Amino acid sequence: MLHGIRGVIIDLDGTMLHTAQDLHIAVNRMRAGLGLAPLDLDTAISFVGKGAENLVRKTIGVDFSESEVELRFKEAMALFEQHYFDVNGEFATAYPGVHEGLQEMKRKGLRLACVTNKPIAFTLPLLKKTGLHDYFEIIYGGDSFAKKKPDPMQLLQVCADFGLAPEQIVAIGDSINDSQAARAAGCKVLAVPYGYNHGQAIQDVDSDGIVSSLLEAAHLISS
Ligand SMILES: O=C(O)COP(=O)(O)O
Ligand SMILES: [Mg+2]
Repeated sequence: MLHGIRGVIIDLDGTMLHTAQDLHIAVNRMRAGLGLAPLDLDTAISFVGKGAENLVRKTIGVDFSESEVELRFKEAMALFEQHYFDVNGEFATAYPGVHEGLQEMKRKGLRLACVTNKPIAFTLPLLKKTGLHDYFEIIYGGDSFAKKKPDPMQLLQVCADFGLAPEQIVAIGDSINDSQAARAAGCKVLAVPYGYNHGQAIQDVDSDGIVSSLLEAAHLISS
């Protein structure tokens, strides 16, 4: 059990929503626009988690040298944004136990925030389309502040918004970025094993526990 918890910060990609297919499609349409061959799903997904700019750089870095990546970055980013706007949410699905877990957290009186590295312009329509938006008092994207996870800036802002101490908040995520941000902020951290941790095992990530679903997390948290 995690005691003394009043708020929960939940990651989006790989934790609440399986967004791999939409991202994969957008990445490959962008690559086609640059004359590059498609990437397989696992390769594309191993680049997810550190925001859209990192995804685009890594995705074209498969073929281009570092200096070519910088030269083509603007064009690639514009293509990715165009294609991800088209496909965002089309195949995204909530993982098992997400709605049930969020409802249980609400029933327990926990304050809920969503903190993602996905740009906010993609995050808000995606949360609305999948029926998750209204669970959250606060939603911050990867471009809401100067820094994103693994920096603690977004999490510390949520602590301040809620008027809670970091140790009264648990962050739940699928990747090392969530864990490092939570530790740097002084929050507790729970990890889910089913998401996109850059192809690495979640057991290698520092956490206060691994939960199979948000519902299991909700049962572990008490005020
Ligand atoms: O867009 C990304 O990099 C993924 O974002 P998230 O896992 O922080 O939700
Ligand atoms: Mg994630």
